Amino acid sequence: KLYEDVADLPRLQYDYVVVGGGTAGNVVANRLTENPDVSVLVLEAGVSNEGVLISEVPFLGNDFFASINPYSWNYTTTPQTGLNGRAISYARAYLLGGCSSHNGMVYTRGAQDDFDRYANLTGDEGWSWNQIFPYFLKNEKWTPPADQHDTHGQFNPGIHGTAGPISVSLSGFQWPDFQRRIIQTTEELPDDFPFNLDMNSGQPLGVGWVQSTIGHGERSSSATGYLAPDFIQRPNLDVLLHAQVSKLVNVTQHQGKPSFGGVQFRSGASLFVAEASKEIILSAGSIGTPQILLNSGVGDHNALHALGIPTVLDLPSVGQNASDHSYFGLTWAVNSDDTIESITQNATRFNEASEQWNTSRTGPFVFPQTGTHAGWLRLSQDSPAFDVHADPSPGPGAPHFELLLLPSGQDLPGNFVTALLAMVSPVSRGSVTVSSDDPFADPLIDPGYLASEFDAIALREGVKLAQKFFNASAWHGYLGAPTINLAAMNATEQMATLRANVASGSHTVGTASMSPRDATYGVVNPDLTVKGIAGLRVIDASVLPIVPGAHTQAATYVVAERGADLVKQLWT
Ligand SMILES: Cc1cc2nc3c(=O)[nH]c(=O)nc-3n(C[C@H](O)[C@H](O)[C@H](O)COP(=O)(O)OP(=O)(O)OC[C@H]3O[C@@H](n4cnc5c(N)ncnc54)[C@H](O)[C@@H]3O)c2cc1C
Repeated sequence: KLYEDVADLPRLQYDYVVVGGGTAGNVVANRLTENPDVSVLVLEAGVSNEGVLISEVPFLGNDFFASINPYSWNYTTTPQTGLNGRAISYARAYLLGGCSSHNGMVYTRGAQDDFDRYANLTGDEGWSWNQIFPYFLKNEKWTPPADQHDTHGQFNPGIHGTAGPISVSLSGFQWPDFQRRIIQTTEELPDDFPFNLDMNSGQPLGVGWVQSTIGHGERSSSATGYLAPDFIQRPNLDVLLHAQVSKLVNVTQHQGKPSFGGVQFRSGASLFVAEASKEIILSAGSIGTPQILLNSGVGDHNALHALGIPTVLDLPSVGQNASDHSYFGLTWAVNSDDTIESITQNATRFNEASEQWNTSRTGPFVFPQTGTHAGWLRLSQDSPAFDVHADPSPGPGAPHFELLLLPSGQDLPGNFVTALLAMVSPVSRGSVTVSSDDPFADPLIDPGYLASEFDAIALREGVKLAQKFFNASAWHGYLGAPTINLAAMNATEQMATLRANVASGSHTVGTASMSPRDATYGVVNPDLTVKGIAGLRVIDASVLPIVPGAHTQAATYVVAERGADLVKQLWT
């Protein structure tokens, strides 16, 4: 059952307490409560996702990032050395479903090479592509698009799940002129931009149709999927909202290891403690999870000591090793009104679209304003980026770049198209740390954007690829002037422009990274138990050692699905 007020909660003792009702946390809660003899409490700091229109309507998803809003933690990064000292906005969801309730809905699994590298880095074949693949299917319910268009040749039905909780579909609204030119470009420049029927096969390289976590015209999130009415009504599952966890408390020794007996959380103005008889599971995400560990005295002893936080376990890797994607948008004016602006800048069409969505869940409002197609591309082998660093990608089948193709200029007056270029195999690493012993103070978030020279040079190389794409004759007569004329700049000016404009990819992972069981670094073992602590696991995006070359929700879902199985294996 879903609770808004701690006073209504029937008890404070459960078998499992899951911290964070986000993308991963709700998967874990759902899977563990499949056994009616097991009780689970989920503590979520944020608000309900119910009735939040900008979460439900794919087209309105961008409103989450427009300004400070009640559904976000509204973080800002530390000043980024790679971005000329800029501190930039850093979105994290503050509502049930976590980032799956407010993200861009792009559904990408990553490359086979990404997961095979996770298996190598952890020493656990269970994280390899072949062994993880069934979890992608378990998570997914392939769904026809809202406009019921013929999807033949736009995806490979053989690699998708049909019975999972999360709906995935191709776009239910079309931008025919723009889309036709993209496909034409893949035919015109097949060496650089080959058409890829399905980027979710484990072999993502090329350009293909974007798949999104949308079903029947609405966002599909871990809240709508894994906490759907059938599940949230289970008598053994309680979810408490407005419950911000401060730290883990009541330390005892268990078989020579420290163990936390309780989870302290704030509800209203008061503090409470929930107890877990079997395990506490941290699913607070790549920012929340290391913050809670550090608040609880699990982290680098010297740093904790300096802040007056008593050390429970000296685990220096907590909060370190953050990796993320950095994004840069290249935008061109276009000689067409078949772009998103035809709706966002026309009140009549906007209201019609809203009405259409309200009555039939069809029309422009089912389109997530992220992209119609994505390209997953590699640096050329003689790229100057390799002069400063060896190739950081996990293998030849994995990308260095993403090129997300969008028929919009994002808020500029007029009609535009944008190539959102992301550097998806970064060398840079950052951190999430705490600055005081106040567990409710905002953490220090340093994703390290473009901190490595390799990432900056590679991103500049990626700009050339984006320009090459739009130089194809398919775009002649359509494309106008770029809003930033990078082609007219020298290399130094281009680099300065990138550093002045790069935005967060919001795909941070690695802050509670997995490592082999006997490693002296890392935060969790390959079974996601916290090293050196009894009865504590982390199950969320923070355990991935390196950011995959993909948007990260699908990877988070499979971490959670396998994580839940690992918990079940121990306790049954
Ligand atoms: C703006 C944005 C856009 C994105 N777009 C895409 C996309 O298009 N496609 C894609 O695949 N991925 C996307 N991602 C990334 C993806 O959504 C995340 O990687 C993934 O959802 C992370 O899941 P998680 O379970 O680790 O964390 P989250 O989903 O963030 O869940 C953590 C939960 O814990 C709660 N929490 C945190 N601290 C506490 C505390 N102290 N006490 C109680 N509760 C707490 C949070 O409120 C949250 O609900 C995007 C992310 C963002 C931020």
